[in-house]
Amino acid sequence: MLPVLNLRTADADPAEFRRRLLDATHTVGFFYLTGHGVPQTAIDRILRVAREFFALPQSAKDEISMLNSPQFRGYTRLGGELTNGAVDWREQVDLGPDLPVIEGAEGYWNLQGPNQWPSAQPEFREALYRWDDRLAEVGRRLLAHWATALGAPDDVFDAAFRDRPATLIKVVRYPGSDETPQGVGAHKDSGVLTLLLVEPGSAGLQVEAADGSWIDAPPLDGAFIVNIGELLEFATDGYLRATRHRVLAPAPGTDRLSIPYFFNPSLDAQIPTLTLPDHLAADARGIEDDPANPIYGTYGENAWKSRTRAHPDVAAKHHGIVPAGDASAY
Ligand SMILES: O=C(O)CCC(=O)C(=O)O
Ligand SMILES: [Fe+2]
Repeated sequence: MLPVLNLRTADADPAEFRRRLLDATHTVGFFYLTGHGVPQTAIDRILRVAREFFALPQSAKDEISMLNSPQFRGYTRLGGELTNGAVDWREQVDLGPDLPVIEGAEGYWNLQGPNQWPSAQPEFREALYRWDDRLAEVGRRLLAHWATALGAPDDVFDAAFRDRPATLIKVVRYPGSDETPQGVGAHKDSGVLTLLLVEPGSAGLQVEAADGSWIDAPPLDGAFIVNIGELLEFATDGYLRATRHRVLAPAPGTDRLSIPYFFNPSLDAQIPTLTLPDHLAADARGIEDDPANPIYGTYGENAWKSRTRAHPDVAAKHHGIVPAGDASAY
C-alpha cells in the first residue's frame, strides 16, 4: 500500500510531515493525502458533476470536442487519445486557465486560450472553477513543504507559479472493456505535481515500483492520490521520482471515474534547479535519460511534447505537426 500522509499533522509537527513527504516521493513517488482541507461536500459535488457530464448524449459532449480547439481543450471521445502510440480507452474533458489566445503564437504558447464549456450543463463550469481554487491551495501548501524539506526557501517555486500558472484539469471516465487492457498507458506526468481524485470503488491505477513491478493504487475514501511530475524530478536532479503509472481498463460492466489535477507553473517558467544539501544530493539519481521522452525544465516545452503526442489529430489539424516520438502522455 502507498504511504498515507495527513496534511493536518503538518501544523503541529512540520518537520515530521516533511520527513515523510520526502521519503514517500524519493522512494515510491506516490502517496495518499488526507487532512487536505477540501470538504467532503466539494468532493461529492465534483464527482456528481462529472458523472452528469458523461451521462449527457454523445452530441452534447461532442459539442465541445477537442478537435475544435488549437489549445487542446475540450472533450475527447473514447479512443481519441494515445499514450506510447497506443489508444487509451477513456473519454475525458481537458481544462485549463481561461485566457485569451495569443495571435501568431509559436510552439507551446499555442496552449494558452479558452476552455470549451458544455451548454447542456451550466453547472460544469462553475464547479470546475471552484475545484481549481481549492486544489491550487492544496498544491501551494505541499510545494512549500517540499521546498523546505529539500533545504530551499519555502517560496522557491512561487515565482514559477505567479504569472498565469498553466494548471491542467482532466475529468475522465474509463468504461469497462474486455477488448483492451490500456485505460491509459504507462507514463510520467509532465508537470510539477498531480492531485488525483478517484471515485470510491474505481480500481485500475497502478504505480511502477523501483524493481519494475506494478503496485495497485485503489482509491482511499476522502484522500487524494498525489504524485510528482517530471519538473520536480528535474528540479531535484532525480532525488524526487516522477513515477510511471498506468490505468488498466475496468472490467466489463463497471467503469472508473477520476479527476486528475495537474498543478503546473506558467508555460515559460523555468523550474529552479535546487542545490540539495549534501545528504540528499548523495542520493540524487539524476534525471532519467530516455531518448524517447526528453524532460525539459521549462513547463511549456514539456507540456507541448506531451499534448502533441497524446492528441496527434489536434496537433496535425491545427498546427500541421507530426509528433516526433510516441512515448509518454503528458
Ligand atoms: O485516471 C487516473 O486515475 C489516472 C490518470 C492519469 O494518470 C493521467 O491522466 O495522467
Ligand atoms: Fe498520470
